[in-house]
Amino acid sequence: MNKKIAFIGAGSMAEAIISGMVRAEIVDNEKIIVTNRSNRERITRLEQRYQINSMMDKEKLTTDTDIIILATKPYDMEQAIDSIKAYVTTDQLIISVTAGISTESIQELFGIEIPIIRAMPNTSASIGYSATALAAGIHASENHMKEARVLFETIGTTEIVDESDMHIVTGISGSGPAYIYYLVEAMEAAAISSGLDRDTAKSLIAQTILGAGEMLQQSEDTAAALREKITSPAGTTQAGIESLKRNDFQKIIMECVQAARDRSIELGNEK
Ligand SMILES: NC(=O)C1=CN([C@@H]2O[C@H](COP(=O)(O)OP(=O)(O)OC[C@H]3O[C@@H](n4cnc5c(N)ncnc54)[C@H](OP(=O)(O)O)[C@@H]3O)[C@@H](O)[C@H]2O)C=CC1
Ligand SMILES: O=C(O)[C@@H]1CCC=N1
Repeated sequence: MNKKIAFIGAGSMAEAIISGMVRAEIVDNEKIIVTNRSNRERITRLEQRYQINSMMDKEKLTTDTDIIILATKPYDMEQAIDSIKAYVTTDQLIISVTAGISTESIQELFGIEIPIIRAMPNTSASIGYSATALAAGIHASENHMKEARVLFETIGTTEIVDESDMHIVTGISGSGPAYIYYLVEAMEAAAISSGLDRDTAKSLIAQTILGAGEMLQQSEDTAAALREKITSPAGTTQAGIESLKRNDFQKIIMECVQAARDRSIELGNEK
């Protein structure tokens, strides 16, 4: 892809995407440029680590750039857009990974009818395993979406969704890795309290999650059918699952995802 790509925001999500793109060699490294609000040490570190470019001069950064990726926190979006909007034109493509903020709000902040795509990746992007959802704003064409897909496929899989579904997507796959890590913390604690050493527990749990994920991807079976295949009558799994049911596991997880979705809606209203 012969495109110049600028990242506005140089935090953990920007780095996860940059490292995936650099590894996939999708564009020449020097065509990836990163900026932030004030932390020069951080952008210099990214520049050295990935052999990309960094600069604080927003005019120079934005002019001639094909794709601008907004990767700030939601409450910093307005200031970030203010700092570049004088140099942005409608033949550029804006991609926002910021949770909650709609393409309509982003367009209002730019004040021009510009192509905007929202992307919701997750931090597994840094090893090429993101599950990224993409949603088109009203001025984004099919070609823009194709371009976004090519970019985000360098960091994992992509799904196209309606923008109205971005809140629930954020609750599932944007925040999702954190729920899995929290589950792992609990499983590790249980293993350690029964005398297993931490490294062995971590290794067994990580491979178990990886294997279960691959099974979900590769098997025709539903999650419920896969679970049932493990659950021998009166066996260990049944004992474990019954404990989860007694403790309202499904309700807890549904509330967790809904809370994240609702927070995404709030973030959009707070901007
Ligand atoms: N982390 C995750 O798992 C995911 C995050 N996201 C979304 O990605 C976005 C970024 O998250 P994350 O990377 O974790 O956040 P971080 O806090 O790690 O990074 C935010 C970055 O934004 C920069 N920034 C703030 N204000 C401005 C500004 N006015 N102009 C330019 N840059 C600015 C900060 O610069 P400085 O340090 O100089 O202030 C910093 O580099 C969030 O909106 C989040 O919703 C989406 C999917 C997953
Ligand atoms: O916690 C957050 O707000 C961001 C969005 C998805 C993952 N992290």
